[in-house]
Amino acid sequence: MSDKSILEQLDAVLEARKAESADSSYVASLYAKGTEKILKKIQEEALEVAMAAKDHDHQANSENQAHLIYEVTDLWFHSLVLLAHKGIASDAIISELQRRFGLSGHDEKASRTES
Ligand SMILES: N=c1c2ncn([C@@H]3O[C@H](COP(=O)(O)OP(=O)(O)OP(=O)(O)O)[C@@H](O)[C@H]3O)c2ncn1[C@@H]1O[C@H](COP(=O)(O)O)[C@@H](O)[C@H]1O
Repeated sequence: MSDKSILEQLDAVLEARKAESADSSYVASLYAKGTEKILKKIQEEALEVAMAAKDHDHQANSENQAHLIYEVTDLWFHSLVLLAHKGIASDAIISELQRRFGLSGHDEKASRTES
C-alpha cells in the first residue's frame, strides 16, 4: 500500500500519460484531442451527475446513491485530467479548499461586492 494519497498517485499517472500514446491510454487520448474534448467530457459528466442526483431525489436508495457517487467520481476524474492538461496538480485545488475553509460563502460573496 502506497503512503501517497490517491490524488497524489493519480497526479503522477496523469503526468506520466503525457508521454504515452492515445492508443494505449484513455487519458493520453483526451490530451491528444485537446481542451475542447476534455471540456465536452466534463459537461457530459456534469449532466450525468445532475440526472443521478434527480434520480436520488426521486428515490433515495443505496443503488441511486452508488450511482451518484460513480458519476461524481467521473466528473472529478475528468476535472483532474483538465487540470493536468493545463499543468496544474490537484494539490492546488486542495490548497484553495484549505484557504476557503471556515470562510462562509455568504461572507465571501459580501466581501466581493463591498470591494
Ligand atoms: N479514474 C479513471 C477513470 N474514471 C473514468 N474513466 C474513463 O472515463 C470514461 C468515461 O466514460 P464514458 O462512457 O463517458 O466514456 P467513453 O464513452 O469511452 O467516451 P467517449 O468516447 O464518448 O468520449 C471511460 O472510458 C472510463 O473508463 C477513467 N479512466 C482512467 N482513470 C484513471 O486514470 C488512469 C490512467 O488511465 P489510462 O490513461 O486509460 O491508462 C487509470 O489507471 C485510472 O487510475
